[in-house]
Amino acid sequence: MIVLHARDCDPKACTALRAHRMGLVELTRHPGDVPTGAVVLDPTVEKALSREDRDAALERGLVAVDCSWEHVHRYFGPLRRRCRHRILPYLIAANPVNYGKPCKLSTVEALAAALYILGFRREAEEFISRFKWGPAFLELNRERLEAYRRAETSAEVVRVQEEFLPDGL
Ligand SMILES: C[S@@+](CC[C@H](N)C(=O)[O-])C[C@H]1O[C@@H](n2cnc3c(N)ncnc32)[C@H](O)[C@@H]1O
Repeated sequence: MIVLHARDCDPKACTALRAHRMGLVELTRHPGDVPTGAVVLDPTVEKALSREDRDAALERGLVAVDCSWEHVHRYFGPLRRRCRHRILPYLIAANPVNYGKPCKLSTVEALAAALYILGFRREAEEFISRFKWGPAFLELNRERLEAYRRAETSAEVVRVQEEFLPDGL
């Protein structure tokens, strides 16, 4: 797994830097280092991640972009022409900064959720359990993650998501 790091976060609270220090992810500051065809977790697009992206993630890589939420629209543009950009379906954050907020996941929550949905459940659990609040993220979202994992296509993930959306979203 690769994190493109924008250096605009608080380094003490940055989950990507912590994951890198633990040897769990590769870190780069250069968009050119992201492999062509990689699956990029991008909260600004419409197409949802699903098992259909599993081969691309395995062969080309799974990528998150660690930047501040205020600047999230700036960083994905340069990759969009050559990578598969995917949004995660409805999930709730359990990290201390955004606890309880829908869809605003930390970088490591996003990567763990992606692993889970792509069918790498054990790897997702091992990865997120390295963080104090990781197991809480899984418990809070277990039913949703299981349902998304079972969906075969992006369209099906979106259909399944409808069941979990609170009224008005
Ligand atoms: C905006 S950064 C914030 C990072 C935060 N400062 C941290 O320390 O974890 C979170 C990144 O995780 C991924 N991500 C988070 N929520 C997502 C979602 N709902 N859909 C797709 N990707 C998401 C994206 O790559 C996003 O840029």
